[in-house]
Amino acid sequence: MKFTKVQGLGNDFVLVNMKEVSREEEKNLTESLAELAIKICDRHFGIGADGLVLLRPSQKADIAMQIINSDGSEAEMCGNAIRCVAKYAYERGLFDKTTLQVETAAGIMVPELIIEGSAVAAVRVDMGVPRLEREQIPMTGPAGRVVNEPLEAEGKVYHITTVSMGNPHCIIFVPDVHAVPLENLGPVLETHNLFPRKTNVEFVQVLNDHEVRMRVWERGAGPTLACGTGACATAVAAALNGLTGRKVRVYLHAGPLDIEWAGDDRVYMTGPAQEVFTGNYPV
Ligand SMILES: N[C@H](CCC[C@H](N)C(=O)O)C(=O)O
Repeated sequence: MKFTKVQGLGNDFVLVNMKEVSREEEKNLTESLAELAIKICDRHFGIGADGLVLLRPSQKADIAMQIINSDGSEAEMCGNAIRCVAKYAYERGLFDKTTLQVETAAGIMVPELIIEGSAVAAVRVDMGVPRLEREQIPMTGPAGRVVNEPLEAEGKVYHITTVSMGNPHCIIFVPDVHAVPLENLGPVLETHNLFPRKTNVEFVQVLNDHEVRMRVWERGAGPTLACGTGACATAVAAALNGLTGRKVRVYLHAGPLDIEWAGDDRVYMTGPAQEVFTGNYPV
């Protein structure tokens, strides 16, 4: 089965265009999507990635994107992956346009390729409107938004702000992101009973009114180097808490994502996308 390894700021994915999977290969794909993703994403026994991204034909958009985390769970949306999908589609001439409609489980997202010369310099994605009501995250508890609310975990109280970009995010502002015990606090919050569909967890250090630094523990993938939907949720949360304006540069391990929560209430994310290699995975 042909695949393309891609990454956005080090958040890496195995991309499979289902149109390129032969009937014979499809027949041999006997395991579930979850099992396939776990095998393919394994960094010792498989290709190695934070997730598996499947491209399929769409009735509603130019193409459909399905995201399976490395633990086999399906996610509604993935910001770093959609930038890579847009670049992949453009470079293979799948569409003769630089703005695509991509169907996802979080709705139709619109990546626009920023071309410099003949190369894709970056991708700007309309990530839609953030969902802020508790039941939209989803979270249990009384109706309303969750902004700077106390939450007890591991004997300590954290102040959380929750935002959905189609997938759930729990954002905690801290004085120093590098001092956060990500490996033990991440999974505790990811699986906290307040979140019936679990949650991504972002720790954020505010640098000034337009720059923040973020580390992430992803739902279904653990510590990743970057999270696009997480960066969008972080910018919204920072603005909601009055810590930044609505244009925020979110610094991640390998570089920044530029996020704007625009006047139309939609969130726009701009960042890089890279193809690493192509290959054939035996099925
Ligand atoms: N683990 C996430 C999906 C991938 C999101 C992230 N990699 C991004 O770039 O947005 C979830 O289960 O919601």
